[in-house]
Amino acid sequence: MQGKTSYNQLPPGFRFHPTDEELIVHYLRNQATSRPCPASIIPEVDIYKFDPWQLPEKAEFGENEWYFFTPRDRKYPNGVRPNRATVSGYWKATGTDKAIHSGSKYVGVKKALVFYKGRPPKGAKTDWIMHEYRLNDPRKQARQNGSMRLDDWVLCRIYKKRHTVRQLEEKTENTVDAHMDDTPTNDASELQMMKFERTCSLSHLLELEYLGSISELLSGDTYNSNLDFQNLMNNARTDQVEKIQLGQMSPQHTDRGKFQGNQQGSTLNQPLFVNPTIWNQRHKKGPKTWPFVGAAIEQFMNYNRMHDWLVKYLSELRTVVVPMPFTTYTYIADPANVEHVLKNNFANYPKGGTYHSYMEVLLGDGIFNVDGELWRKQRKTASFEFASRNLRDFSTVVFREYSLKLSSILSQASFNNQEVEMQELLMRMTLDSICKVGFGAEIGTLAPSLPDNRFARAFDTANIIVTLRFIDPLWKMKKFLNVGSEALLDKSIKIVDDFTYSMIRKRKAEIEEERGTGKNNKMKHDILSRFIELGENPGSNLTDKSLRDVVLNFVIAGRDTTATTLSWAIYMVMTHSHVAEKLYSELKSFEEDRAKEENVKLLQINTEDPESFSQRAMQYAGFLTYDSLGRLYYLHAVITETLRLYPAVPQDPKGILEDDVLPDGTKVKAGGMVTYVPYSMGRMEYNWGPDAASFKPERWLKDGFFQNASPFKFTAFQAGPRICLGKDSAYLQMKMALALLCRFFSFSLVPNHSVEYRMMTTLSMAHGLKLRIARKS
Ligand code: HEM
Repeated sequence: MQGKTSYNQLPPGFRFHPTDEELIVHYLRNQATSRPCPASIIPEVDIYKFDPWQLPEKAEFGENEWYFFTPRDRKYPNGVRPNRATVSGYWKATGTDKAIHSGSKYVGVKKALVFYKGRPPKGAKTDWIMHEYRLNDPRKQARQNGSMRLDDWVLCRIYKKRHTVRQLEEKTENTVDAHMDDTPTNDASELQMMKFERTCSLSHLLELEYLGSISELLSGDTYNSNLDFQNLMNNARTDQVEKIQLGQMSPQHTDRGKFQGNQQGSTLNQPLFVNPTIWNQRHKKGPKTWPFVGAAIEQFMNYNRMHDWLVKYLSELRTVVVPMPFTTYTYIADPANVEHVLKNNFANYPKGGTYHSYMEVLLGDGIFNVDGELWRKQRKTASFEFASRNLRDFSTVVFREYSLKLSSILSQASFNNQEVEMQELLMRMTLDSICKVGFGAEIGTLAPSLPDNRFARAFDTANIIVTLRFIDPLWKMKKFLNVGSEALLDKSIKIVDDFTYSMIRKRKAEIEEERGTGKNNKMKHDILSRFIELGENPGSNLTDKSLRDVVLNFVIAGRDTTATTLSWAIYMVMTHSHVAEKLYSELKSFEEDRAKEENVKLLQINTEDPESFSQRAMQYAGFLTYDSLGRLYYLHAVITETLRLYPAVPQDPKGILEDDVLPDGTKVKAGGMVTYVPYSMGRMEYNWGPDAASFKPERWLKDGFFQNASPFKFTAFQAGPRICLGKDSAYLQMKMALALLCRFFSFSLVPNHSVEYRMMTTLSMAHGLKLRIARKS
C-alpha cells in the first residue's frame, strides 16, 4: 500500500498514543473501507481466539498497550450480541458505552471490557482491560452459509492495569486514560507455584462446571441409590441385550447364577440372575454377584481403585470373570491367555462396534478406531512411515528442542524457588512435540509464559468427554438434544476440526507452492505431509477427512501415554535414591564419553549462574542422538520398569466375536469383553517372581545390557499384530527428556502432595505431580 508508513520505518523514540477520535477516524474507518492506515502499526488478529496475555506477542508495536483490528462473531446464530468467549475465559462489558465525536460529528463508540477467567457466571476477574472501538455505522456482514460473523472490523486496545490504580480504574474504567498504566507485570514472578490453565483433567472440568450434568452424573444419584441399569444397557449395549434375550447365557455364570430370559423382550422384564447359589457368597472366589446387576455393585464401589481391586483378584485367580448386567467382562493376566487373545485368535477379539461408535466423533476412522481391512491398510502405511529414517531424524530434532524448552522452564523455576506441576508441563511438552511431528505445526504450549491454547484445550475436552461416554448412559440423549457434555463435545470437535483442516490446507498449499517453484528438495517430514504425498498416488482414496483422522489418532496415541509415563518415571526415580544415583552416574559418564567422541571440551558449569547452567544443558542436549541414546541401558531399564508397574494404558478391553475357550479353560461368550490388564500383570508374582511389587530397573539388565521380556508378559505396549506403532518413538522421546532432566535436576515432592492414579483410559496422576527442583552440577 503506497504512502503508508510501516512501524519499523519509524524513527527511534516514537510512541503510539492516539486519541479515541484518531483511532476511529484515521485507523478504524480506513480499515473498514480497505484504505491504507497512516502507519501499518495495527495488525489484524482475531483476538477472541486468544487469551489477553497471549496478545502482546501478536502485536506489531507497543510496550504496555497493544492495538488490534479484530472481527467479531455472533453469540447466537440469529442474534446481534457478539461472542466474547475466549479459550479460557470471556470479556465482559463494564460501564456504559462512550460516544466518540470528531468536531461535532458522532463517529463511533468506545466500550470498556474486563477479562474474566473461567466460565460465566463464575469467572474470576482479571486485570486485563479492553477498549473496543466501533464505527457509528458498521457495515454488517451479509450472512453467508450460516456464517457467524457479526461485523467487519472493530479496533481494540488491550492493556493490563496496574494494581496501584486498581480502585481508581474500577470506578472509572470507561474513562480512565490507558496511558496511566505503564508498569509491565511479570506473571511468572508473582507466583509461588507456576500456574497455568489445565484442561486435561476431568476434575478440572468439573471444578469449572464445564460439564454441568456430568458432574451430577458422576457424583449424584445416577450411579448410587438409583442405579439404572436398564437405562444404561438400553443406551449402551443394545447388541448384547439382544443376545441374552434370545436365552443365551454365559457358561461361566453357571456356578454363580444364571439368566432367566424374557421371551417377549420387554424392557420391563429384563433378564434376571435367579440361581439361588448366588445368594450365598461364602464359597465364591471372585467378586460378589447379585440378581439383576451381577458384580456391578462391587465393581462400582471400587471404581476409583479399580486397578488395585483387580490386582487382588487376579493374583488369586489369574482370570476373573465379572458378570455385569447383560454382558460379562473377563479380565486376564496370564501370558498364555493374553497371547491367545492378542495374537493366536486375534481375529476373534476386535475393538468392536460399540467402541467405534463411542469414539468416532474424535477418532473417526483412524487406526485406533477401526478393525478389519480399514485397520490393516492404515497399519501397513503407518508402519512403513514409522520405520522411515526421515521421520526418525525429524522426531529426534523435535524431541531435543522441546526437552530443552522444558529444561529451561525448570531451570527458571529453580532459580525463582518456584514449585512446578510436572505432569502438566510434560503434557505440554508431548503435545507440542506430537503436533510438530504430526502436523509440522508449532502450537507453543510450552512457551515460557505457558500460554493456553484453543486447540489443546478443545482436544483435551473432547478426549475426556468421549471417554465419559463409556459410563454415561444418557450420552445419546444429550447428543440428540445437543445439551450438557455432548454440546460441549460438539463445540470442542469443531475447534479441533477447524485447526486440523486448516493445517491440512496449509500443508497442501505449501507442497503445491514448493512444486511450483521447483523446490521439491525441501521435503517436509511431518506425518501429515507424508500422508498428503501418499494420497496423491492413484487409488489411495485419502480424503481430507481421512488425513484428519490419521493425524488426530497419532496425537491421541502419543501424547498422554508418553507424558504420564514420564511423570511416573520421575516419581519413581525421586523416591528410590539408589536408582537416582545410578542413573545420574550413567548420565555423567555418558557426558564425558560423548565429549571425548565429539572432541569437544565440556563447558564450565556454575549452578548459581543461569547462563552457564543453560549453556551446559544445551551442550549436553547436543550429545543426545538416536544412536547415542541407545547406549543408555540403565535409563532404558528405568523407563521399562516404570511401565511394568505404571503402564500408561492400565487395562485394554477387546470385544468377542464368537464363543471361545481361553488356554486356561475359561469360556468366553460372543458379545462380552475380554480385557488384558497390564497394571495387574506387572504386579503378579507368577509373572515376575516374589519381588514383583518392587521397583527394580536391574531386573531388565544382564551383564549391563538391556534384556527384553516377552510382550505377552510385559504388555504395556500391547502385543501381537496391533502392538503399539509408536513404541520406539516413545522411548526416543522419553529417554531424551529424562536424560536431560535427571542429569541437571533433582526433584522432591511438595510436602503433603498426594500421588495417586485417576481412573481414566490412561494412568494419569489424579492431582498431578507437584515438585520442588534443585539444580545439579
Ligand atoms: C509410553 C508410551 C506409549 C505406550 C505405553 C503406548 C501403548 C499403546 C497401547 C497399549 C496400544 C494399544 C491400544 C489399543 O488397543 O487400542 C497402542 C497402540 C498404538 N500406539 Fe502407542 N503407546 C505409547 C506411545 C505411542 C506413541 C508416541 C505413538 C505415536 C506417535 C503411538 C502410536 C500408537 C498407534 C498408532 C497405535 C495403534 C496401533 C494399531 O491399532 O495398530 N504410541 N499404544
